[in-house]
Amino acid sequence: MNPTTDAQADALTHLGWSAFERDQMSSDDAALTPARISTVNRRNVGALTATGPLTLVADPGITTASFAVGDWVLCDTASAHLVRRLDRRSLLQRGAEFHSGQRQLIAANLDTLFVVTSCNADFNVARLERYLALAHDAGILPAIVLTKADQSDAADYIAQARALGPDLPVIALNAKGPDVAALLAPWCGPGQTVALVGSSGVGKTTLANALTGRNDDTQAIREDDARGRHTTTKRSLHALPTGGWLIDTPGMRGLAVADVTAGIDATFPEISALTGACRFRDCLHGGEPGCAVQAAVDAGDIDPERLRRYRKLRAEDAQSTESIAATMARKQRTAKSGKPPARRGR
Ligand SMILES: Nc1nc2c(ncn2[C@@H]2O[C@H](COP(=O)(O)OP(=O)(O)OP(=O)(O)O)[C@@H](O)[C@H]2O)c(=O)[nH]1
Ligand SMILES: [Zn+2]
Repeated sequence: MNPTTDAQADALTHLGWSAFERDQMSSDDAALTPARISTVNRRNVGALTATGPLTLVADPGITTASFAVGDWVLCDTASAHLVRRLDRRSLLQRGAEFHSGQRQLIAANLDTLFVVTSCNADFNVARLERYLALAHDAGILPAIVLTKADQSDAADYIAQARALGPDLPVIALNAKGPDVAALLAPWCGPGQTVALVGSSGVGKTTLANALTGRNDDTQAIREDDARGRHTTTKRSLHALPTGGWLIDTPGMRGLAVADVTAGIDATFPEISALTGACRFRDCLHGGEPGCAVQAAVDAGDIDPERLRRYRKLRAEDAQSTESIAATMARKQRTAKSGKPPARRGR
C-alpha cells in the first residue's frame, strides 16, 4: 500500500523517504509498502514502515547479507515478504577482504558520515583523508568532528581539518558537553541519516549517546554465523530526537582502500582538477615531464605534502584493487574447474 494518508506520507518522509525512492516506484508497486531496514539478521530483516515496525523475509536463495541497515525495500505486509530493494543513494561498505574479494555492507542511504577524531595524538591528516575518500566514494557527505576540544587548544586542529576541503564541515566540541546534539543538529534533522566513524577512544559512543539521548554502552550481542559463535555488535537504525537517524557502524575498523579512485579524487579536488592536463594520461605526478600537478606544486599552488599523500593513497588503492581482481579471477577459475580452492580463508 502506498502512503494513503498525509500522516503516513509524513511518517515516510521522517524515515528518510525522498523523491529518489519515490521515483523508483511504478504503478505495479501500488500494492506494496515501502519499508526501511533497521536490522539485518541471519534469516530475516527488521524494518520500519509508516505504520510501524515489521519483520520481513526475502525469497529463498536471497541472502540477507545482500541488505544493509538503512536500505529501502518494498514489501507485502500481509505475508511479511520483502519483494525488492530500491536503489541506494549511498552505500558504505567495508573495504573488500583481500582473501575472499568480498565486501561487507555497513550502512545504506547515509546522508552524512561524521568522521570523528580528537584534539590530541589521534589526529592524523592522512587517516582523515582516508575516511574522506571512503565517504566520497560511498556517495556520503563527510563532516569532521573534533572531540576533546575541552582538553586542549583546538585552534590548530581545526585549521588543519579545515585545510582538507573548502566545503568540509569541521565541528570542534566536547563530546561530554551538554550541547552536542545542538551542534550536530544541522546534519541530524528530519529524514537525515548519519553514522560515526573513527578510531577507538575518540568518543563515538559518547557522541552517539548524546545524539540519541540514550545511554547504552556498545551492545555486544552474541550471534551465530557460519564460522561459529562470536561476539559482534549489531548494527541498527536509531531514531534521534532531532528527527534524524543514526546507524551504528561496528566493523568499520579496517580502513583499507580498494577501488575508491573516485573517492580519492574527490578528497583531493585541487589535484584531481589538474591531472587531465598532464602530458601523459597515466602520469603518476612523480616527476614525469609535462606534469601539470608538479608544475602547480612548483608554483606554490598545491601543498607538496597533499600531493605526497594523494600519490600514496592512489598507489595503495591501485595495488589492492589489483590483488582483489586477481583473487576473484582465481576463484572463478577454481569454480569452473570444479576443484576445491587450494587454500581456505582465515
Ligand atoms: N573530556 C572529554 N572526554 C571525552 C570526549 N570524548 C570522549 N571522551 C572520553 O573518552 C573516552 C572514550 O570515549 P568513547 O565514547 O568510549 O570512545 P569510542 O570512540 O566510542 O571508543 P570505542 O568504543 O573504543 O570505539 C571516554 O572516557 C569518554 O568519556 C571529549 O570530547 N572530552
Ligand atoms: Zn602529472
